[in-house]
Amino acid sequence: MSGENVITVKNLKTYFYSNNRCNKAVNGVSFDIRKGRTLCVVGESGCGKSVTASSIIQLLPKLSRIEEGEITYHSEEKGDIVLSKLKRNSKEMRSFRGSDIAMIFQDPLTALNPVYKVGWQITENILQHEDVTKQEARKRALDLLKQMGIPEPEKRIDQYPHEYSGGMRQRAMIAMAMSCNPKVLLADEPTTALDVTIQAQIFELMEKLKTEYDTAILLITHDMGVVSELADDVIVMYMGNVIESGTAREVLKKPAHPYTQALLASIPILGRGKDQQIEPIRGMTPDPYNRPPGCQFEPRCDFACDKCREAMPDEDIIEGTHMARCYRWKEVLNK
Ligand SMILES: Nc1ncnc2c1ncn2[C@@H]1O[C@H](COP(=O)(O)OP(=O)(O)OP(=O)(O)O)[C@@H](O)[C@H]1O
Repeated sequence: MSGENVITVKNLKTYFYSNNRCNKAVNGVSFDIRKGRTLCVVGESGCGKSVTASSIIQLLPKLSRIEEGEITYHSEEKGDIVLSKLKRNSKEMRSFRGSDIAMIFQDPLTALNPVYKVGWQITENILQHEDVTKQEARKRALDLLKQMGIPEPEKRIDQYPHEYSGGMRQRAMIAMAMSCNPKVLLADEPTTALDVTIQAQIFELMEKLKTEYDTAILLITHDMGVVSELADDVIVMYMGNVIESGTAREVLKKPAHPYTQALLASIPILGRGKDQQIEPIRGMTPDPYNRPPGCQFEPRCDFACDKCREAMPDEDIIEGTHMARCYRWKEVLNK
């Protein structure tokens, strides 16, 4: 049924270590990804969106590790699997990657190997995870390339990634991600480098996956226009924390955290016309190695008071599933 949790993330902490210093890139994050819904993750550059998504399938850079917390995959066939307990390169972890849980990246060459033909890579992915013949897998690869709108798929299937244009490579990567009908699709800024027409086609495909196959989608994006169009649920991240979350309607219509309000005011939204007022968020994100002791947004916040300088606020429920971590959310809402 749509809406059931497919992934539960509880108190996830993923840290980077270098030169005897520790960057708490993800610092106690909790959220659910639900069947047949798109969860959008938003926040300024460096707030921990990518590291959060990569932690789910442990495609993490070498210097980082999951320090604490639990990531559980609720599979209908396999039961509950605590992904965060699996070793990052274990056979079990690899069996989930690319089949049950797929990830698409900003840079398609992260997922496509330049030395193998595109069709071969998609076919291999299918063969690795499913009990089908080579011919069946190749036929599916061809169908996927067609579905993605790749021109001359019969010819393209036997070409190398460098023979594709940037937009085509992106589609090929998405074809690969979708080749095993994943239950969860993690999409990290999947269309940033593409022109708007192709962007729209890719989002349409993601919508189709969600409605036809009940796929649970996590989408990282900077584009609030995309959020307002595609998101069912939203989490807003700041300095490795989720500072506001809820359904898209709750968060976008009634932002309760000063940071969310500032973020929404700082980004032009397509379709809102030329008259919209855009105000950059004042100040800079703090140095991750020299964090403020209390609320991480306090140095930039117009609502900051003494309490905010002492401790990070706990999660407060505003209404329904709407949550914010701000001592003064009532005043923020009434601003
Ligand atoms: N490979 C890496 N080595 C060291 N630190 C890293 C690495 N990748 C990310 N970080 C650090 O982890 C923190 C979170 O980064 P992350 O990439 O998740 O942010 P983000 O919100 O996805 O940003 P963007 O929108 O720019 O992609 C940042 O402080 C960043 O500097």
